[in-house]
Amino acid sequence: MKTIDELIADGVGGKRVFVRADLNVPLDGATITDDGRIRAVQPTIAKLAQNGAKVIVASHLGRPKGAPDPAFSLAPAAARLSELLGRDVAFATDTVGDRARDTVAALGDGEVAVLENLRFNPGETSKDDAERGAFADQLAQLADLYVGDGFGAVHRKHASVYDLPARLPHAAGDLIATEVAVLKKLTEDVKRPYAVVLGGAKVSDKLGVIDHLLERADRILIGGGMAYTFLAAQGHEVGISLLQKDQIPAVQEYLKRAAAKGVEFVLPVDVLVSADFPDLKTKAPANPDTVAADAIPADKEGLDIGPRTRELYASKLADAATIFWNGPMGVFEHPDYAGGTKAVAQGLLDSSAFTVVGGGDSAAAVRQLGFDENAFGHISTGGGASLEYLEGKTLPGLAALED
Ligand SMILES: Nc1ncnc2c1ncn2[C@@H]1O[C@H](COP(=O)(O)OP(=O)(O)OP(=O)(O)O)[C@@H](O)[C@H]1O
Ligand SMILES: O=C(O)[C@H](O)COP(=O)(O)O
Repeated sequence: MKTIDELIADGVGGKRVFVRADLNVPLDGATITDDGRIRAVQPTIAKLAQNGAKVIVASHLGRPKGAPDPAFSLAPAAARLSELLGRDVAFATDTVGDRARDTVAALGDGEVAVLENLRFNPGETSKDDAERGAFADQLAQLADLYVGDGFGAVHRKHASVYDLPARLPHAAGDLIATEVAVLKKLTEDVKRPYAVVLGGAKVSDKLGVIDHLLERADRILIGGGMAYTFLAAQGHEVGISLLQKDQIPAVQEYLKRAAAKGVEFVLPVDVLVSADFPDLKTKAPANPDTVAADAIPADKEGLDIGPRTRELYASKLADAATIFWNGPMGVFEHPDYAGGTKAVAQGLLDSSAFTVVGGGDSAAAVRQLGFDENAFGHISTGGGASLEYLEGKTLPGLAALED
């Protein structure tokens, strides 16, 4: 992969450089609740601007349905980027239309613009190569050079991630370079015991990594929305908890293989349940019940790991030499369900392991719960991306930068 410094050495002054970032930050209305992903890519943008490039920043935010939707606008992210850079940042209210073209045409050397959400266009995420290609052609008209630095999205075969770099001279940004260097260590000579903690809500995206981890990890701790598919696979009632029914046979197979290989699967022994998903806006008290993991009432959902599980997980992390953690243990955005995630974060810090936290929400959780992000070995901006990297999969957004 060409580095950004090599691209700069070739000359970026006066050139329009398209930076594919991952500005998919958590929002409360128009307020950014964690700006970690913007801070992570800001040095790349600043470096290009300092070297005289006309910088065009593009990203997705959330999962809009291929059409403009104000709830998913990147305007708040553009405003925050402007604060972080300490300079004006122009914002184009479309992605490839007149406003984007005009905004880019108005950029002076060393100036920065952000385009509106790439996913407002159906071509960005299309499974049809021609439709994606046509959108990439439109994006390519805006720029002379491409820098891939949206590590959180490199596992997506999307127009701006995969097709666009094939159309422009390209390089990898500093964030991607750092992420790959750290995660590579976990695929090579990992110090043991190697413990992996998996949670979160994007269950179907994440179950696949277990297949790979069974060959590498010594211990796999499961929490968050993931846990209920495992509990169901063991024959337990999970009520109205998050459940990936079609994955139950695969999970049963994982449990069998783990037992045969001596890989320890650690599942919740108790959980916090409620009949209602908590109100994340008002944060009104949720008054959950604590129940044994094999006694979840049929009309309730599990929303955090319970106190006995927190202790158990802390003990399973204490003597680890390497820990990779992806996905909150519960709905940490509500204080009544933040305890499990807090306990695991503390467990990482109390160990003397090399610790890697992966995922936009996991990283946000660590910061929102008051932990010092510098106390962890590495906080990755990629959730699904870091997991697929560890799986050894070819990631479209990295492959596209390679030649
Ligand atoms: N038991 C649960 N039921 C429902 N949602 C849950 C549960 N446990 C955790 N979550 C939710 O999971 C979400 C985070 O999951 P996600 O899989 O997106 O994490 P991530 O990998 O860190 O982030 P990303 O994939 O965005 O990089 C949080 O919003 C949290 O509220
Ligand atoms: O949050 C993430 O993991 C990345 O921004 C990718 O988002 P996606 O899962 O909606 O593609």
